[in-house]
Amino acid sequence: MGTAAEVADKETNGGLLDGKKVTVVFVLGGPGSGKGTQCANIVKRYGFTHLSAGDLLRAEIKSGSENGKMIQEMIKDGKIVPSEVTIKLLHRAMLESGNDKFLIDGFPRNEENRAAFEAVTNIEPEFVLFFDCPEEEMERRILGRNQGREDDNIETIRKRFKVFLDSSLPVIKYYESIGKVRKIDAGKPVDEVFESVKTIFAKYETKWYDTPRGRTMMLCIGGFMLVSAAVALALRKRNSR
Ligand SMILES: Nc1ncnc2c1ncn2[C@@H]1O[C@H](COP(=O)(O)OP(=O)(O)O)[C@@H](O)[C@H]1O
Ligand SMILES: Nc1ccn([C@H]2C[C@H](O)[C@@H](COP(=O)(O)OP(=O)(O)O)O2)c(=O)n1
Repeated sequence: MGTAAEVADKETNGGLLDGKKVTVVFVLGGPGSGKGTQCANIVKRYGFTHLSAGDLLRAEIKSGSENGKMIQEMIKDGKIVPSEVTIKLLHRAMLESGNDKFLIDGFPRNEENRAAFEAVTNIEPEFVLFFDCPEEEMERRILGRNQGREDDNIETIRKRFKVFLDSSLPVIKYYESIGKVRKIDAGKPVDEVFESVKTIFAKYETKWYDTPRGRTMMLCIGGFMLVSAAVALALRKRNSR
């Protein structure tokens, strides 16, 4: 695994994702709107790789990297970490996954995130999945989340709601203006929210032969057919003698 700095070098030297064509869906919504919960469902059913900007930043804090302290302070205060830090982490995770379909969750969270990602990666999202949820419901969910997060306290939650309204909603509005937003009523129970998600992701349904097990089965069937053909040919030759 390379450090963020090594990835930065690769960016300058080798170009992003080496020109590989990727599908990116941005997953946005207020804190506690259920982004992570639904991303887990999408991963299982549609074979995307889930990259949570928040999770990557928290892992960076844990790794004890030189940026860790700064990231920790910003998250504790409900602020948005500078784009270059988050983009390097996202880019590294994309390279390491080996997949070509990504759910980028909690990013871009402000105009700086959006513009920098586009400028650095040249990647346009297929669409933006927006979880629209009432604030009281999000607050209830976060307070019941119990993940021991330093920012899941009422004071920081209120700051995060303000940052969402002031900085993240304008990004969603921008994508709305270019017809890329798919809005979901996220105030409903998990299963109902996923029903709405499914209607949007229908075209990404993984075919059985596209799964690792499916590919192995196809190889076995192909091998079996080849062997059968060879045996039939050998028998025919012997009988014609
Ligand atoms: N539709 C839902 N109804 C009720 N609780 C939910 C729903 N979706 C998620 N939750 C719960 O709410 C909390 C926040 O959800 P999470 O997926 O972590 O949100 P986000 O990633 O948007 O911050 C979690 O404890 C999760 O189990
Ligand atoms: N693009 C991002 C995403 C998250 N962060 C920071 C700031 C956010 O308040 C925290 C937590 O984000 P995360 O997406 O994990 O969680 P919530 O949606 O707020 O519940 O991480 C960031 O600085 N930049």
